Amino acid sequence: MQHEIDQYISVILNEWIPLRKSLREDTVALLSQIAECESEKLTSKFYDSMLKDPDTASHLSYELVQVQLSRSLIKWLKAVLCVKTDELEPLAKQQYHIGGVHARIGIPIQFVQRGSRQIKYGIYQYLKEYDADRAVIFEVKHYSSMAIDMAIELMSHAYAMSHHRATQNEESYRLHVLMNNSDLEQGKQQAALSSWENTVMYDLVSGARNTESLISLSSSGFGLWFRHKCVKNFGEDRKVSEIRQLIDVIDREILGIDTSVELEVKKTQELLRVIHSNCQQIHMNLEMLFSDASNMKDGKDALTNLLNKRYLPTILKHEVSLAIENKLPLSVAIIDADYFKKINDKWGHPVGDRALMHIAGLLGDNIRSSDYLFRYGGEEFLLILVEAGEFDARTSLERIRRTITSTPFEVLPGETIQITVSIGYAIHNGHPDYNLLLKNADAALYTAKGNGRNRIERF
Ligand SMILES: Nc1nc2c(ncn2[C@@H]2O[C@H](COP(=O)(O)OP(=O)(O)OP(=O)(O)O)[C@@H](O)[C@H]2O)c(=O)[nH]1
Repeated sequence: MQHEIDQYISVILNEWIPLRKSLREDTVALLSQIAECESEKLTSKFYDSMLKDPDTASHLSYELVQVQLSRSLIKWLKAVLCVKTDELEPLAKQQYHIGGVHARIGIPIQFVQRGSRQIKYGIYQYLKEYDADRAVIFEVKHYSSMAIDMAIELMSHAYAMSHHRATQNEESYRLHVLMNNSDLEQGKQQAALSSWENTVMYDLVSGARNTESLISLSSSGFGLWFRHKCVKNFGEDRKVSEIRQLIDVIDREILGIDTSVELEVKKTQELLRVIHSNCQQIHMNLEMLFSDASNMKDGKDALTNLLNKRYLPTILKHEVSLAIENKLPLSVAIIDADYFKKINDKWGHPVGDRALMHIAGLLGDNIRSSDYLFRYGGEEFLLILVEAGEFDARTSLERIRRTITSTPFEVLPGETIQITVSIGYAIHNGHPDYNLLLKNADAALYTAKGNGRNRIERF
């Protein structure tokens, strides 16, 4: 994905950099004059056109547009019109961030394009009245249109990719479900991999290692399954690309064998070691892929039975929209176990797992049935408190914190320890981007940890 982004950016920069370099000084001066004096007016034109559409308007309350988004747009316009050549690359990268935000907020890219047309029209109007060299006026018109278009083209790419990712997720999930028995599939593929490994090992040890008998892993049954089904089923996951690299490493070793000479014992041993350890890695990645997919399938975390992150964006986006439309409060809290590593280190991972189940159980007992509880990360939980403002959120979270602290956890029969949690929470401030709530709750959690743990902090 990053590679695709970099490539797209370089295509745009190949156009933008020479264009920017070719500008005469008077053009640059006039562009910055427009940016300085007209940005606010142009920004209003942009939002006026966006707010005319009821779909978009429902996401952008008037106050919010005034306070936050207009400010960002003014900054954006100034940056696009006045960017220096050496600032172009970071500016291009920033468009990806903006496009991602638009996708999350649900502002269709065509509305942004419509708004940008208004900005360009506003610039032409300004220039109509402006008394300057015709060549400079032409250059300003041309450059400002091109620069705005290129920035929006990058944003559109980010927007499209974000949608593509969501669709791909759905697709890989659908294919996974179609794979009617994933346990059987996993067993079959692990057996195929083991069988290939055993055959190659035997051939190497027994000396029957002519090129005909040593087939590469990528052309084995497992290799075929990996290329045609695994990649399609699981998508371009990190574990999938690791498997691809491991297959390449193994195949380079196999194809590098000179079959015309007898292999030394030491060399054979080294080969066996490389093949075995890489196959073990592939087995581990396969196990994780299948287990992640089956956990993701029903949206539940296997250990705690809470929701996993799969549906978090969908649910949070929905709750943020409800809060905006109905002017309701909404809070999000991140609850993180304190010094959890020490529990694992002292009592072992299985006890750590039980401790997580213990916390999850207490959390579940202390929330309203309308709230959403997620396993957010290893020892982190996320709580969406619907229709809860400061007072309700603080009361619920304080109850949760106290309950966890005062309920001993049995590490061994008859031996208990106290578990504490730190909590950071944020209250929805009207911003349509749900990611902001997550970021703010996370920042508050960071403060809670820094202030000594076993405490609650609000962003
Ligand atoms: N048993 C178990 N441990 C987990 C799981 N997921 C994450 N962990 C562990 O949680 C621990 C988190 O450690 P840190 O991030 O250092 O945080 P901490 O020790 O809780 O310290 P603070 O958060 O700073 O209070 C690591 O040791 C992880 O291995 C899990 O599913 N089971």
